Amino acid sequence: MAAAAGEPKKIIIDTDPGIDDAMAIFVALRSPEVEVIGLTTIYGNVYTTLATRNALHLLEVADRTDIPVAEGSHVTITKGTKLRIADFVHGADGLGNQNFPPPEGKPIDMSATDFLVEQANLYPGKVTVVALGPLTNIALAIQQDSSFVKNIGQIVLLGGAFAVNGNVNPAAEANIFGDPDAADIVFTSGADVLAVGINVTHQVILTDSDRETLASSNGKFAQYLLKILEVYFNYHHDAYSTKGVYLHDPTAMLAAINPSLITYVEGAVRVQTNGITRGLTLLYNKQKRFAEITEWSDQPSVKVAVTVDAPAVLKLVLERLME
Ligand SMILES: O=c1[nH]cnc2c1ncn2[C@@H]1O[C@H](CO)[C@@H](O)[C@H]1O
Repeated sequence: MAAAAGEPKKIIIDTDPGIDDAMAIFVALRSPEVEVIGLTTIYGNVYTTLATRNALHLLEVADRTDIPVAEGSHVTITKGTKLRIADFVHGADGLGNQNFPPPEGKPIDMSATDFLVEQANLYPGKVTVVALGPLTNIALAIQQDSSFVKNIGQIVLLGGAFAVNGNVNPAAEANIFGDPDAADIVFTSGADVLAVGINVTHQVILTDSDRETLASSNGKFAQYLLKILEVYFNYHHDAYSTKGVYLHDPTAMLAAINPSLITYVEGAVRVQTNGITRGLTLLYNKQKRFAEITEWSDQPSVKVAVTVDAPAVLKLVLERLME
């Protein structure tokens, strides 16, 4: 991939690290096309406090403690405290049960939402948020500042299961299930949104043999990731019949870095916020003019990824992590 012409794209990574989050963060730090201007944290794979700790730790591993970390919400947008935490996917510590020492750094004295709003105002149209967890912080930013939607460049989110089964249950993907009300706010906000769902990320698999390729690198990122990937592989071996692990977050990250790796369709997305299909994402492709007014009528269009160049994504992930 050619380096982007001109200035690198500024990105803020909203993250719940998380093993695939760690991979995505490292890929971003190794990508000359983007400049990571901050990490904001959220619950999902772990609780928010641990997400903050892990974000600080990962930046220390990468020698990038110059990048600020802003702690995000501890509750859903409806103030829900009954969170669904995927520790069975990532380990109790979120990073493969490796007992890493606590980070030395601290988060900045500003909430994730305030940081998102501040940076969008500082660089209007220039900041991309790559959202790798539930969308609470982003929805709060939309509610807090009426110009956020206009000022934020793009929101690339890993979330949704478009016309396929979810991974929490047949209806819902984990990030949307984590805060469906927040997701519906983001999808209907009018912001430039690109959703990369598991209909796409389930095509991008790091196999056992790719893991051996990674092991052949002495690079610090490759060696670090090999340790934490063990738990992620074990979970996939148990939960799926696929021989390898899904690269959810790295795929969304690379879609933000190089949009030509995916194709998308446009339409209105609504999120089911209650009942047995809570967390379901439903795209209206605007092909039919319905006789009735629907909950999708007059909603702004968003982009929903439908295909991915999986070999190219995998190659980039390996290249950048093995350098
Ligand atoms: O089975 C699962 N339940 C909950 N979370 C999962 C599962 N599989 C993967 N993820 C996590 O949720 C995001 C993608 O939906 C990714 O962050 C992934 O690590």
